[in-house]
Amino acid sequence: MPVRIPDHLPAAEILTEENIFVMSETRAANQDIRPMKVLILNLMPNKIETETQLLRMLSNTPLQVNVDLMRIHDKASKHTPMDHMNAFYRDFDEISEQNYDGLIITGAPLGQLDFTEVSYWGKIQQIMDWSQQHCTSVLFLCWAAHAGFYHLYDLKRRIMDEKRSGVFEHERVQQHVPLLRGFDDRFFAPHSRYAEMSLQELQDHPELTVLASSKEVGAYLVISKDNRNLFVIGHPEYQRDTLAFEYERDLSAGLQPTLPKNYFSNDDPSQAPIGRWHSHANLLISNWLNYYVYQLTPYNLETESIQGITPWEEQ
Ligand SMILES: CC(C)(COP(=O)(O)OP(=O)(O)OC[C@H]1O[C@@H](n2cnc3c(N)ncnc32)[C@H](O)[C@@H]1OP(=O)(O)O)[C@@H](O)C(=O)NCCC(=O)NCCSC(=O)CCC(=O)O
Ligand SMILES: N[C@@H](CCO)C(=O)O
Repeated sequence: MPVRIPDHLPAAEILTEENIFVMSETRAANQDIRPMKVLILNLMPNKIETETQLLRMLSNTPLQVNVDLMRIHDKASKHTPMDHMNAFYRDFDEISEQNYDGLIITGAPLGQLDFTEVSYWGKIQQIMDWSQQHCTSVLFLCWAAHAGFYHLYDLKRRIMDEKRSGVFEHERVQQHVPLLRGFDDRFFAPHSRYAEMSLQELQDHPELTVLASSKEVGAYLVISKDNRNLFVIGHPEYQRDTLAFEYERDLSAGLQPTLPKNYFSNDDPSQAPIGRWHSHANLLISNWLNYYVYQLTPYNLETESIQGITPWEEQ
């Protein structure tokens, strides 16, 4: 969270130069504080596990976050009991009149399907359009990132023959960006997907900025120039054993999956996986929640315009 210091203390200039977030007495005196409203649209096959993973990271900040869970349809879910869905999830029609400080759209196991083959493709396009008017910041994870790049920025993905599964090294390619505060120059993150984006197309897009990428798996963190949409082309929310679960699942289904890379000790699936992305994942979500949700969202979500948000570069 920001340090509050006297308006003209020399440290203010020094720390600002170092990209440390300081808040002047004036701004601090005028900052109203309230709990954040965050909506999670959960498309993942194991919804309870995904809820737990995301809530674990959202809870790791000093901010109070009120979370609503949303489902894309009210039909039975293959791996989540209906009474759980009915008890804890809302349908889009129930919340579409509300505004949220943040929206997280999860991944989905649909990377081998054309978007038009996804039964809820029309609905999720409607929700992505709605989010641009009703949510201060949207975080798109994995499949949702590919869907967002296509629907909002007309960028197409490529579906690979082999699933990209494993833990890969990334490097930050931008400096002085609030989302990357505290990041190491290089860090690890899990990927589990069939689709990939062209790094060059993302770099060339006038409305997008690539923040971090990997030599092996390409773009990972991409943000819109207006700071409203953050695309995470991976699964930082995964627990240590999630990739192992997916690998065993696909093995049992006779799908001959490739061994997740850089994951099991000595690449031996009988040995424990190495969890080396959790500090990155927690810092990523904490920075998103602080700098792109909490610091930018209007105090009165229902009466103040979300469209009037000033991107970081202009502040
Ligand atoms: C992932 C699994 C194992 C899951 O198989 P299951 O039999 O358990 O379920 P499933 O029938 O595939 O359905 C999983 C979820 O997707 C939904 N689903 C399936 N087909 C759908 C369609 N056409 N439109 C909308 N939703 C669809 C189901 O409703 C369910 O969600 P609900 O529970 O909500 O009803 C399978 O899909 C599979 O093919 N595995 C091997 C290949 C793989 O790893 N696929 C994932 C690649 S990784 C990926 O796709 C990430 C994105 C990307 O690559 O870009
Ligand atoms: N990779 C996940 C789906 C969401 O990315 C899986 O294999 O189930």
